[in-house]
Amino acid sequence: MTTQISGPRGLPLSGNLLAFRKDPLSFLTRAASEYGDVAHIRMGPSRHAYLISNPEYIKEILVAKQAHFKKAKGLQVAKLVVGEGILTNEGKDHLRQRRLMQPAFHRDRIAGYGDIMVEEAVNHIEAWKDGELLDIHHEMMRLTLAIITRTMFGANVSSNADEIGHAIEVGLQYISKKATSVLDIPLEVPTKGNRDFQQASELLDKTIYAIIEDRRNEPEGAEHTDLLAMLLAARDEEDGTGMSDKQVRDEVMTIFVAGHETTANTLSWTWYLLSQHPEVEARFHQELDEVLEGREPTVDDIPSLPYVNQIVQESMRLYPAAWMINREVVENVEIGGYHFKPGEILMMSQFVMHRDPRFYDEPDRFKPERFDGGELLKRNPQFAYFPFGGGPRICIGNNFALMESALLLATIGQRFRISRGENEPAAIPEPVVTLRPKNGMKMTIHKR
Ligand code: HEM
Repeated sequence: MTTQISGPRGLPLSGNLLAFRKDPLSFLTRAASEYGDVAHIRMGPSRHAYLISNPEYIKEILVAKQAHFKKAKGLQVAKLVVGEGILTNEGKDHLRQRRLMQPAFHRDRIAGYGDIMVEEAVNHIEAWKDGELLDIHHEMMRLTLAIITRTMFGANVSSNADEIGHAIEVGLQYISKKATSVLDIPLEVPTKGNRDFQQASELLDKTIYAIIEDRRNEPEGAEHTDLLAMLLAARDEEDGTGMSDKQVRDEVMTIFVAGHETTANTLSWTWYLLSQHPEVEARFHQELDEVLEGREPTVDDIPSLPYVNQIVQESMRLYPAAWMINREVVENVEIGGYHFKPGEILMMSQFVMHRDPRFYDEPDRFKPERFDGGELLKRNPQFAYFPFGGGPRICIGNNFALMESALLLATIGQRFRISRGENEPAAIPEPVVTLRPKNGMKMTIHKR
């Protein structure tokens, strides 16, 4: 039924696969602008995908008709690290785990982590020297990893935080290599990459299970306010049961994987955009100076920093860390008058949608003011802007990420200006699992 949908011409066997792999962002942007709301993309001899670029259709897929879909295969490789955590599991299992975890991410609960975020940022930038050239992306990755480690385990792990950090990095790199590699070498083959990965996994499991066991053996009344404590205390409203050790382990890993690189990317792109737009940067500094008057920010300051919040929104519009969401059809479904069959993939790209001229004037320009007062978001259809996805699988850490981004920008921006050398080439977005800056982000820091 779907054969009438047209799309970019491809090669006889591989279809559009090579063109997509070579430069996914340009390929998708062109496909949407040339073929409209639904473009047919062939990913090999018999794999049919459709790029959906209409916010109403996206809403149907992610919300109203979500039960007709499952997450597409690309994510399966993440299971090697996160097991059956909420990012990867489906159906009833997903619903139950999501219900158990939701309260831990409630805005009021996570507000308590604000102080940790600011403290970690202050510690981190203490080592920065005026005039130093740094890979800001690497710095943001280290900082967000330190924050998620402390909010997850509290004081438990400060001694082996670096070890855990390294093991997680190895795991994440392995996933992104495997996700983009043409050759799928099974984990059993003892290549160096496989061995490193297995070693890192064993270390992580050993550490995490030991922490879980310590916690379970603690006497009643021991006070912990970290995420792990919330996962261990979570009880299903319906049957009163909690999570097994394996489930807690999988959710801990899920939160590490989903919750650190995404925020680091958002911050890296934000520093880059600020460095390219001195008028925005000046207004950013002015707001920080007027509102904070030199003291450290707290969660309560965030509503008084509207421009910082607009900067984060605009940065996630132009460089959405989650640049594409895919769903595989599991049951025949109709979307916007088009019919899709089981096995077909529907692709929804935040990168494409967020730069659609139907919804954004001067779509490629960095203009945080466009989010001023929330008018734009009210005027546009809901899914013209969806950095955190939507429906039952919307990012569980969205408030965490927004709070962390605002607090880190405020803490760092108050003390440093971050510039990019005039001779540095423009930063290139590299869409791997997340949208990261290709070759990092070399920038110079200046004391303010
Ligand atoms: C700017 C930062 C972030 C962005 C752009 C982002 C984006 C997203 C998106 C688009 C999804 C939905 C994927 C889909 O439907 O296929 C998602 C899911 C998820 N995110 Fe985030 N995320 C961010 C930060 C975080 C943080 C800080 C955490 C945890 C502390 C987190 C945890 C999760 C989890 C667990 C899921 C799976 C939810 C489910 O399927 O029920 N994310 N994220």
